[in-house]
Amino acid sequence: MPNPKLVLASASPARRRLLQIAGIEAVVCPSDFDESQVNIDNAAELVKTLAQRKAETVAPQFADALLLGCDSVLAIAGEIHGKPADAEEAIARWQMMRGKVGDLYTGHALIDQQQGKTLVRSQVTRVYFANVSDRQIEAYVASSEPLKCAGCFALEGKGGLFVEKIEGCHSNVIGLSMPLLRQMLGELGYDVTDFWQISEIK
Ligand SMILES: Nc1nc2c(ncn2[C@H]2C[C@H](O)[C@@H](COP(=O)(O)OP(=O)(O)OP(=O)(O)O)O2)c(=O)[nH]1
Repeated sequence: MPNPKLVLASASPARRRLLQIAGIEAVVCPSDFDESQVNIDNAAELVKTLAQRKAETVAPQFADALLLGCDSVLAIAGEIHGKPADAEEAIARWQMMRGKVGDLYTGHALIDQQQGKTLVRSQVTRVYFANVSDRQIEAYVASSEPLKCAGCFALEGKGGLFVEKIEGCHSNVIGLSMPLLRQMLGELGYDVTDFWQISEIK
């Protein structure tokens, strides 16, 4: 049985890029799942549920495919945050986050429609934020980068200047834990190298 087609049920350019640079061929089909339908106050359970719902929403369009859904949030100071609504919220978020430690959770759902199996896992990475100045916060938010990110920063972008260190998986912060994806594919009986684009192998 040939490997199933991998479908990324996400609009996230960061997730798409992570798969692309790892040479993993995927069809991209964002879900239109309304995340506000889900109200769970545990970060790990929230991201697992949302990741699964996103993958399930797209699955009917791709018979026999392998659907990958993801969701990321930042848990900090007792609250769970997704993407900031606007620049004002992003500024307030950074004024709260600076100098603190937060946990970036990403949920991963893999639905294997050939085998009729679903795996859902979450991964957490601890993030230590720098004690940035108001001027740095305003300049960073004005760049618009943080507005596209749960956690209000892009680790591999300008936001990396304002993260002192992380403890745990780097790609998990960006939105898709690549080692966890390898493990989950393995649990389903696949080798991640089998998903390398043919052009990568030559
Ligand atoms: N480039 C980058 N993006 C990040 C980072 N941290 C979080 N993000 C992005 C990845 C996701 O696009 C977004 C998390 O929001 P969601 O999990 O709801 O995904 P999003 O709404 O973007 O797309 P989706 O719901 O999957 O269609 O934040 C980072 O360090 N770097």
